[in-house]
Amino acid sequence: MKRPPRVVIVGAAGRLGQALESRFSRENTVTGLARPLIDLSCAQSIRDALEPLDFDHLILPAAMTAVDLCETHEDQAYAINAYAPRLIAEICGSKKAHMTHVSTDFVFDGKKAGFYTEADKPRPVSVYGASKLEGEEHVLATSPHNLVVRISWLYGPGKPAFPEWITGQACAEAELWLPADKTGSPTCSVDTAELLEPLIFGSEGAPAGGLFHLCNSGSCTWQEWGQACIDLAREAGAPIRAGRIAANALADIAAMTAKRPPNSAMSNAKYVSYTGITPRSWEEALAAHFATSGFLGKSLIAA
Ligand SMILES: NC(=O)C1=CN([C@@H]2O[C@H](COP(=O)(O)OP(=O)(O)OC[C@H]3O[C@@H](n4cnc5c(N)ncnc54)[C@H](OP(=O)(O)O)[C@@H]3O)[C@@H](O)[C@H]2O)C=CC1
Ligand SMILES: Cc1cn([C@H]2C[C@H](O)[C@@H](COP(=O)(O)OP(=O)(O)O[C@H]3O[C@@H](C)C(=O)[C@@H](O)[C@H]3O)O2)c(=O)[nH]c1=O
Repeated sequence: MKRPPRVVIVGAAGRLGQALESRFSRENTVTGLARPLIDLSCAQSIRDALEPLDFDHLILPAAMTAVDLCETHEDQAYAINAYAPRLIAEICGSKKAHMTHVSTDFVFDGKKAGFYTEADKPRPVSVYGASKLEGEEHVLATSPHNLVVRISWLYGPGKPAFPEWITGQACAEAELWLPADKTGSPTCSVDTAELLEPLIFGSEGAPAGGLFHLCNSGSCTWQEWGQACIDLAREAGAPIRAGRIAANALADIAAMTAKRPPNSAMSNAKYVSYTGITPRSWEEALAAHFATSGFLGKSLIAA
């Protein structure tokens, strides 16, 4: 009998890492690594954790994701987001293992009108975006058979994100504002993990290589995303005080010291053409999240 593929997930405790471990454990032998077993800012720690392992695929969702913190901790951001992926790609190469690296819509400057494709030139406007782009380049330069998937505006059941944050705000405050000048494609971690499977295992068993955009279909502004969240929360019985969320501008949010792309909506056309699968819309995925993730109880406790 053929043995199941052996998959290593580096960053298994994160938002996406949890969804990946849960999904890929169904049909594969999964080893999930997280701190303190592996520290991506230390090359020796990466070697000590990965070199003893035998595996066929490695997925790297771990990253320094605090966008504003990256601006003031540039060396750390590059160590984790650019140099660690390079070393991990080299180790995968030495083991003849396929690597999937997870990247971001923040590699774009956000000036394009419409959906970004894989052919659009990245021009990051933050240290986070630039360090992630360098990570992508190292992984694909090490082997063109490696896979880089860019995802965006991620949320999911394992760890609170924007939907939980805005629900908490809407329970506490009657008046809320969110930027109407920032557009993107909200994406659920559960969907990302499910959609990744056919790329990694392919129809003939050969993993995809190169760059793919992978998000829930469609796009919205931050204001529209927030409104959809609180409407779903209200339907689910949360004590929402806010009604319509008013529009403000990204520049009004003083805490956001890093620049963000005004538009980073991404096209799934390459993914759809490769797999024949169309990711469900961001609205459907968000409704499923509110229906299933048990967020309501946690939000009520937090509010
Ligand atoms: N969140 C988002 O909206 C988006 C994310 N992405 C990309 O998707 C991927 C997954 O994001 P997400 O799941 O939200 O991220 P999380 O922040 O939830 O998870 C990242 C994980 O990386 C781990 N990590 C950070 N620094 C180190 C380190 N020095 N050594 C070892 N592990 C470390 C964290 O560990 P610990 O738990 O110990 O802190 C955490 O578990 C990332 O590559 C991110 O760049 C792309 C677009 C949108
Ligand atoms: C929208 C908003 C958020 N916040 C807070 C909520 C949250 O704690 C913090 C940052 O919000 P977000 O995480 O939603 O925003 P942001 O850091 O821009 O999220 C990004 O993360 C990286 C990793 C990516 O790759 C991107 O795709 C994107 O999802 O700012 C405000 O204080 N005011 C606001 O109006």
